[in-house]
Amino acid sequence: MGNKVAVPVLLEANELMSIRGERTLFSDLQLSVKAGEIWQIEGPNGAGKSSLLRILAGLLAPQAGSVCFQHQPISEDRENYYQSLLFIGHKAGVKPELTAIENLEFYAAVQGVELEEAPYALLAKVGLVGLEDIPAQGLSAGQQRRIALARLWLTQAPLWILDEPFTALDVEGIALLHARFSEHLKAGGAIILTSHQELITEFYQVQALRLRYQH
Ligand SMILES: Nc1ncnc2c1ncn2[C@@H]1O[C@H](COP(=O)(O)OP(=O)(O)OP(=O)(O)O)[C@@H](O)[C@H]1O
Repeated sequence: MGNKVAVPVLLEANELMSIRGERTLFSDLQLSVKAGEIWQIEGPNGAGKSSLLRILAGLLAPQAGSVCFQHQPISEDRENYYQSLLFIGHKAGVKPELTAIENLEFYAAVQGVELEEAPYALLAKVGLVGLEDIPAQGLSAGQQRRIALARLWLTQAPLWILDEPFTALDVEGIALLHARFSEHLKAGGAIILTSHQELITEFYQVQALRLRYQH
């Protein structure tokens, strides 16, 4: 019998509590995300999904508990964490005055990566050919989200935290994203995301964490 190789845990949250305003969004929350896993945070509006993602990304402090990346508290080694994390918030994060190509060049520069393929090839991948020279503010919500999501083809970060990545995407855009997620998971990456839609795909199995609205 061969030895089973243990799948490494990338991210672990222990006993998390978040209070915003007067309301406790969640307490004693545990989450363990292994390489190759995709987790969907579910729950009604206001349940605390975005707050949880921001805590996991180190952008919001929890009232209690800890988040560890590769067994290291993220508060102790932010630099390493931010090199290993791609966070895309629910706002597209696109610079409105820059064209699609300029936005891609900007992402590449910020992430310190060379654009391996010509930016045009990357834009073709995300279905933006013909729109490359228009400032992003002149594009539709879905087209702007496609620019933002092009970062998924640029990054080498093993952990992706994505707030509502499917918002405003059409059927073809959704299929493209599933395919990219699948590649990332097969390569040993992990994804934590929120989505109000059920993720239906033959490519991978989704783990779910459901938050309830606490009054
Ligand atoms: N910057 C903020 N300051 C104070 N309270 C906030 C802030 N952002 C969100 N909240 C509160 O935290 C609660 C949870 O918000 P959050 O955005 O995490 O929910 P959500 O589950 O992502 O909701 P949705 O499905 O509508 O996106 C809400 O009651 C909201 O009013």
